[in-house]
This record gives sequence, structure tokens and C-alpha cells, in this order.
Amino acid sequence: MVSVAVLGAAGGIGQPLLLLLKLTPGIARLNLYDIVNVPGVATDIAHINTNTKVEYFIGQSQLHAALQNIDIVVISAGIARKPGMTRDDLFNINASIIYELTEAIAKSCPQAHIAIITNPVNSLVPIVAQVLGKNYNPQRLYGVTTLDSVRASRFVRDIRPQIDATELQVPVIGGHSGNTIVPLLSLARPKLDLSAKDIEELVNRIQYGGDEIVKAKEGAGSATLSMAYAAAKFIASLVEAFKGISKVEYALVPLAADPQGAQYFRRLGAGTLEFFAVPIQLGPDGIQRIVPLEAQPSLFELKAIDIAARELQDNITKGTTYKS
Ligand SMILES: NC(=O)C1=CN([C@@H]2O[C@H](COP(=O)(O)OP(=O)(O)OC[C@H]3O[C@@H](n4cnc5c(N)ncnc54)[C@H](O)[C@@H]3O)[C@@H](O)[C@H]2O)C=CC1
Ligand SMILES: O=C([O-])CC(=O)C(=O)O
Repeated sequence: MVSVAVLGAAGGIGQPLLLLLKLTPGIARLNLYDIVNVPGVATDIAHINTNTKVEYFIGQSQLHAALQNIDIVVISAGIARKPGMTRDDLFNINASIIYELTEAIAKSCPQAHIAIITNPVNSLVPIVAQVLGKNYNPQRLYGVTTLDSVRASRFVRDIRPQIDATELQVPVIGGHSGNTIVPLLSLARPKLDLSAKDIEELVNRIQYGGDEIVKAKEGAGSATLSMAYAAAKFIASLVEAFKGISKVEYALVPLAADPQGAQYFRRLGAGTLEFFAVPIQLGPDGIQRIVPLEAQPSLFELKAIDIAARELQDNITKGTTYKS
């Protein structure tokens, strides 16, 4: 049975994510950590009659206690976008939060799997890798990009209502912001029959799906419910993988997790990047394998990968050169 800590538990993502994790089989313990409001959220969630034990921890003085004997740490702590902001505009505040939380993880549960939801994911995952130092295990670090493929399959259904959105798999690689998000519609399964115009419009909508929500929420934040769904899906796969039921998910991961598997994506356009969103086969120890694509992407997609890689390099450098 698995123990999960959610840092940022009382937030817009934290709350619905906890609801879904409380319903996820295989999670024995949920530790909720935040700097505000967490007692109420925890007490509420704890009344749901599944067997998962819920405990809360509030404020920095309880952070180490929150991380004791934890297998998976999910981080959604930090600020969210308002209209007119890019994810990169969140960097200064969120980088310092992630830095501090990772220092605590390195001391209290250095072997834990770490899933980063907080934006900008492209820059914060590299910060976590740096701060972990000698405890860094590239097979156990994930930037959560699941929402991009969740959106991709739903947006396809918006223009092809005969397709079952829950069955459609669209690979999305690269990173998690604007141009760095590279949906590979040509490799969707089942296969799609889309015009060049459909593809261009869908790719743009997937790349800027986050902005659609930020705009609609008019200053009250960004994706929370769809994000909670996406993160719960990713964590459920990880929990299954711990039991030996191998799962493939997409995440922004250190390519060092599987240097051999990474070669395929380096040739495809990731070049010398240290982090890239790729399909990962999850196993009991985390990333077992970086899985090559089923076929060569289209020319349009290969160009998008090149554009993504350039922008991603800047985002990664911003993270690796960050000092708190
Ligand atoms: N990876 C992805 O696909 C997505 C990422 N996000 C990102 O997730 C993050 C969280 O979003 P929301 O939950 O909507 O924000 P929110 O503002 O509703 O919640 C954030 C929570 O973090 C807590 N917090 C702040 N500083 C903390 C600290 N030092 N330690 C512990 N907790 C702390 C706050 O008290 C708050 O409860 C944002 O950075 C957002 O951009 C949002 C949607 C999708
Ligand atoms: O757009 C945002 O700021 C939140 C996010 O990452 C997303 O919804 O994909």
C-alpha cells in the first residue's frame, strides 16, 4: 500500500485532487500539507468512507512530519496565472516555493517519487533535480503534463463527435507551455482523418488550452478540476505500476532516466536537452523505460518539435541556473 503527500493540498487543484486520490485503490495514507486552510479540507475529505487514512500538516514547522514515510510527493503548491500572464511569469514566486519544499523532501523522504504540477513545469522540474543533489534519482521525477493529452483527446471529439474521447490516445511530447507543447495527432490511436486546417487549429487549441480556462475564470485562477483529473490519472498509474502492473503515461522527465530510450527522442529533435516530455513506461521503481513513438511524426510535427526544443532549452536553463 502506498503513502502519498500532497503539498499545496488546500488549493484549487489540491482539493479536487484529494477527492480523487481518496477514491483511488491502493493508497493507504494521504498526508495533506499547506500553509493555510488545510485542517478543514482534511477533516472533510476524511469523512469519505474509503480505507485511506487522512492526516493534515499546516505550516513550515510541520513540513518534515508531512513527509515521513512517503512514497509519492505531489506538489501543487504555488500561485496560478491570471489573464495576461504567461506560465513563466510565475517563475520567481513558485521557484522559491519549490526550492524550499524540495530541500525538505531531500531530508525527509529522499527516495520518494516526486510529481510536479506547479508551473512553470518546464523550469521547476530542473530546479527539483538540482536541489535533490546526491539524492537525485532521475527515474523518480515527473513534471505532470497529463492534462495536455487529456485535452487533446477531448478537443478532437469536439470536432469528431463519433469518437470516444475516453478511448482516444494522442501522444503529446515536448514541454508544458505554449509552443513547447507538441501534440502528435498523426500518431493518435485510433487513427484520425483530419485536414491540414483541422490539425493546425487543434494543435493551437491544445497548446493554448490553459489560456482558455484562465480567460474564462476572469482572474480566479487556472485549470483546477481538469488538472485534478489529469494528476489523479497519473498518480493512479504510478500506484498500479508499484504493484507490477506496468503503465505508459506522458510526463516531462529527465532523459537521464533511460539514456538508451532517450536516444530516439534526441534524434527526433530533443538534441542535448536534459528534460523532455515523453512516453514513459512506469514500473515498481518509477521510469522503467522511455518508449519510442510507434511511427515517425509528420513534417509539420517535426518542425513543431524543433521550435519546442529551442524554447524548452531556455526554460530548462532558467531552472538549472536558479539560486534561491
Ligand atoms: N501542470 C499542469 O498541467 C498545471 C499546473 N497548474 C499549476 O498548479 C499550481 C497550483 O494551482 P492552483 O491549485 O489552482 O493554485 P491555488 O492558488 O488555488 O492553490 C495553491 C495552494 O498552494 C499553497 N501554497 C502556497 N505556498 C505554499 C508553500 N510554501 N507550501 C505549501 N503550500 C503552499 C496555497 O496556500 C494554496 O492552497 C499553479 O502554479 C498552476 O499554474 C495548474 C493547472 C495545470
Ligand atoms: O494555464 C495554466 O496556467 C495552467 C496550466 O498549466 C494548464 O491549464 O495547462
